[in-house]
Amino acid sequence: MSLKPLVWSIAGSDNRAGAGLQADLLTGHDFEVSVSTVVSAVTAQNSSGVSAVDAVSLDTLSAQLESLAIEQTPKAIKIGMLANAEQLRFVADYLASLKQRCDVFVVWDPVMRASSGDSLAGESLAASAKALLHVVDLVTPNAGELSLLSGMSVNDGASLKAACQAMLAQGCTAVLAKGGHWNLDGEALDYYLDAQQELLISSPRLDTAHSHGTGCTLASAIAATRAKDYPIEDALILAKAYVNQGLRLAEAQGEGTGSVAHAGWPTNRADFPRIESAHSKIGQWFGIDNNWPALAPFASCDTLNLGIYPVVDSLEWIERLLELGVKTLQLRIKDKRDAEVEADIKAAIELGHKHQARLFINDYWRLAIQHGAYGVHLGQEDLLETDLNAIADAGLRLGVSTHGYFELLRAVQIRPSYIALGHIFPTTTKDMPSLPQGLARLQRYADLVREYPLVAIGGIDLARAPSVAQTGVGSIAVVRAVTEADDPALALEQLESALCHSHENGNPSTGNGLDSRFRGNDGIARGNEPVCHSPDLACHSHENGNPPTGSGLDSRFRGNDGVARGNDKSQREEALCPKD
Ligand SMILES: Cc1ncc(COP(=O)(O)OP(=O)(O)O)c(N)n1
Ligand SMILES: Cc1nc(C(=O)O)sc1CCOP(=O)(O)O
Ligand SMILES: [Mg+2]
Repeated sequence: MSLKPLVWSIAGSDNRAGAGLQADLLTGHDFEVSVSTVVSAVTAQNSSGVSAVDAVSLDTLSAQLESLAIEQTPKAIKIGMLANAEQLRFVADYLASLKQRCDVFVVWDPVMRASSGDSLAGESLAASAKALLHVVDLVTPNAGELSLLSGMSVNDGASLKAACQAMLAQGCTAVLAKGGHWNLDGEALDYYLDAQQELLISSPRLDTAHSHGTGCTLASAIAATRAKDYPIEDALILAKAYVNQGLRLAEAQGEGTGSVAHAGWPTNRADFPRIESAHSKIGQWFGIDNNWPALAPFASCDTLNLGIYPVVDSLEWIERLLELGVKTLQLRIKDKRDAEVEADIKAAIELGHKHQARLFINDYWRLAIQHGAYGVHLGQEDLLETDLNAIADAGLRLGVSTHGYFELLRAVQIRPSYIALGHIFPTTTKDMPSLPQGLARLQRYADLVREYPLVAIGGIDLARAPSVAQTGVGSIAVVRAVTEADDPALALEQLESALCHSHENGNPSTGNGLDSRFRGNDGIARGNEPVCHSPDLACHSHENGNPPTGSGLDSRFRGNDGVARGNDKSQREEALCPKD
């Protein structure tokens, strides 16, 4: 039994190892999943073209599938080249029955032609494709394949959208029409459509001839990330970033075109795509139908380090926290009419100003503007229903919730005042539709978006605060860790101290005591700023003679031997979070 999520690749062997099964294995390795392979055909090819395609028999195909299924069913399957219509129908039947036995995500890259231009499996496949379309969760054709599969000509945004709609009508759940061949304003565009949404993601077109294996790599990256439970939007973003990175690093091979590189988990912001809104030129050309805002930047919080950030639901709590010296806090009252909350919101805003604190109002953005709040906090759904320009024009700060790569990139595009990253650990405070992110993902998000104040939220308590702070976030938002503490003042002091100590001790990966978020991509320090945020609470235990322990863990959580004991409940819940 594989400990990593398992992906099957049903595809052809590419003996030059740039595409097909070989590319899928490399991609799976980079995304830290296990890949098992089912060979559909053996091809002979090099950088000048394909010289042989030898399809395996249905018996051999079946034997490979059965031998794998007996041991372990996969979380995702990537289908690449199928060599003939019989194979296609066989795989369609097999998947229909497998899907009755297990929950598996299937992505089909309908390879009909190699990037060298050689036909691999022939146009006859298109006729049999319908059976397979019914069992795949996502099909990833390029413009030519989309045209063949849909039976429609594809020559502009409108015809591409119509062809994708025709594909859904044929029974497939979602289509990603790859735009490597489109060149609009120098952008390479991918268009995604399912029954709920359409997305247009774009990246500057990378002019390289060395693109062999991009289609296989994109589809297997989607399979790998879906196997790791990333939502489809995040899988699309990660896969495109991975291919962009691979194209940027691709090198010539032999006489002709080289292959896309497989260079590890994408971490370079420049490789990550843009999510187009209906307002952008490209969005308009495509006729994208969404109401995502395009905006000027919001006012700054004047620091990357917002410190311990309590989120509370009453004026009484706001008053109490301000008196304790808290400098970043939020009033989060849920599901009441404006008239019911206005008096408390107004009073909280006045108190916030009196204490020179950064008080954010959750959800009630009109009242926040009306009464001159320091800032507003909004979730992703809220963003679509809010007049963000009114918030920006009034000079209020804006904090935005995110729960993964897609939402993070979308948040960055509206240039908010801070970005919240949640939920890191399981929480009982709020019903979350998404899965907990865990520390490893938090680290990746924090490394990707260094120019914004970052706030980690969700299930964070004193035991977890040091490891959260080690990721480089400048703030930790908490509800229960303060509101359910026996002594909220002590809890705040200890949390603030844990955050400060982790920052003072530096990020272990940088080794020189400087917070990694103050570095550029080149690792060079870009300047630093004071890391203790709440003058009244700052690093008390340190100043009072309780020096940093060296690991950032509060002494309450160590045994006599100094070894961290954690807290049992925290550790149990932590086991639920993804470790990737
Ligand atoms: C600091 C911070 N981060 C995230 C949230 C969640 O906001 P949202 O997604 O709008 O959900 P609700 O809080 O409105 O339920 C937050 N409030 N604060
Ligand atoms: C309000 C809220 N928003 C979250 C998000 O991830 O967007 S998690 C969360 C609740 C955080 O509460 P606690 O500190 O008690 O776990
Ligand atoms: Mg909200």
